[in-house]
Amino acid sequence: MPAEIAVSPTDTSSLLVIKFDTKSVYYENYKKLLLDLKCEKTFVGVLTEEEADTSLTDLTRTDTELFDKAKNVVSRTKEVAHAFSDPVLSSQLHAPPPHPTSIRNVYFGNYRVKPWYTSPYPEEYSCSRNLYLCESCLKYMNSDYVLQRHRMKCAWRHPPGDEIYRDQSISVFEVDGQRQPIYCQNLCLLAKMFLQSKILCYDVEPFLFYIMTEYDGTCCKILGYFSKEKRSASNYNVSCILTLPIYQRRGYGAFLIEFSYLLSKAEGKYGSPEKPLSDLGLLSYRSYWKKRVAETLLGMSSTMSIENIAQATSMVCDDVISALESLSVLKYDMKKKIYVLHVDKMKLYNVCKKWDEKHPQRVNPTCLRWTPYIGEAKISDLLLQENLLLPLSNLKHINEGLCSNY
Ligand SMILES: CC(=O)SCCNC(=O)CCNC(=O)[C@H](O)C(C)(C)COP(=O)(O)OP(=O)(O)OC[C@H]1O[C@@H](n2cnc3c(N)ncnc32)[C@H](O)[C@@H]1OP(=O)(O)O
Repeated sequence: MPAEIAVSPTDTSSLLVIKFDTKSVYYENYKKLLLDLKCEKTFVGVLTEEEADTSLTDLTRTDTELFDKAKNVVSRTKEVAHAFSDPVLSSQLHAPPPHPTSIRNVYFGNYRVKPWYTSPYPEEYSCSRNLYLCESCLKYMNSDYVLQRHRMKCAWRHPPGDEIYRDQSISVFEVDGQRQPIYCQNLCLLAKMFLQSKILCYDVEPFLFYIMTEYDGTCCKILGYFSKEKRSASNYNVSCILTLPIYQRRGYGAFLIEFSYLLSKAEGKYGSPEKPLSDLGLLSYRSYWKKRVAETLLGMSSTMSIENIAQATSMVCDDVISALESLSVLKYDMKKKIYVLHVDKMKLYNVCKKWDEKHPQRVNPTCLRWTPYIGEAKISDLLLQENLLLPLSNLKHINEGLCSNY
């Protein structure tokens, strides 16, 4: 190849400068050879030189940027796929991605309710202005006509679980998220409309749902519920709690809270609600804790410790302390340098009296028929399957089988 090679004297980096003699015949031949080589790759003899020119398909800067963008998306998808195999992360991902909702009215029984927050209903329902719910099975529909048709054939008269509590017209049903996923998902979707916090609407299997109902002569209509993890690492006795807005401020929230502590007592555990609490949740819990601790202090005669109060109430010590502070009975003794309880019985009595007047619906522990969840099956299921012989007192609640009497 005829070329003039020289070292540029001005160039401080001493680069080699190669100058081609572009007029030389060798250079022309070389150029032709290069073109032929190029043509060889692209249908030599079939395409013209112009047609075979692939310079237009060379990678541009935009192409590189698009490629990098796509690569990032793929790597993120891989992370998500990994998360799905992780039990903790997957529980947060099972729900479909949230999308904007245009639901403005929810028709529930004879009521029309305005949702407070967005709930991840499937897209075809989220885009409707009105959502119609069946009061019994909580199925959602986007037309009144469909609801009427559904009502004609919906045979549900109570939630689909075991009735574990009945006191006059008030009942509580325990529904297993694994056995009744559709009902529980429908319940969570309904609850999400009134709860700002991130609740899982589709991943219901790890939860038990306690549905409070009132019998109105024809069926048990739902008033509220709370959900509880089957196995809570942090010993939470409530995951989510809700009183349907149409029934709020009637004491049902306090009933549900009291009931959750009754279950903790039956389990022999201290319980506390899952944090963070919503504003209304905090108000309700503080009110209940205050009253419950006041009641316990009034009932105790000898000296007592925070631990004693926790045992008597099934509340965790932190919640007991919070209640003692709000009752202003926890004082610091400067001399002895210890905290002491200064109990003004009259004041505590007034707290209890006021609360009882506001909340006539109290939990009656003798009406509970329940065994704690111990695994895939409950104790009662196991006993019935295995036909084990147990003392009569233990089997009593199983045989009484309160459920499905309506
Ligand atoms: C662990 C968690 O899930 S936190 C999330 C809690 N849930 C929610 O925020 C969902 C939306 N809210 C609700 O469903 C309800 O408001 C609940 C469940 C919190 C309370 O249910 P309600 O049936 O209204 O409770 P109830 O009538 O028993 O009242 C209990 C206390 O709550 C407080 N409270 C409830 N609602 C209000 C309100 N709108 N304004 C002020 N205080 C209120 C009061 O302190 C009341 O006690 P009081 O009557 O002695 O003053």
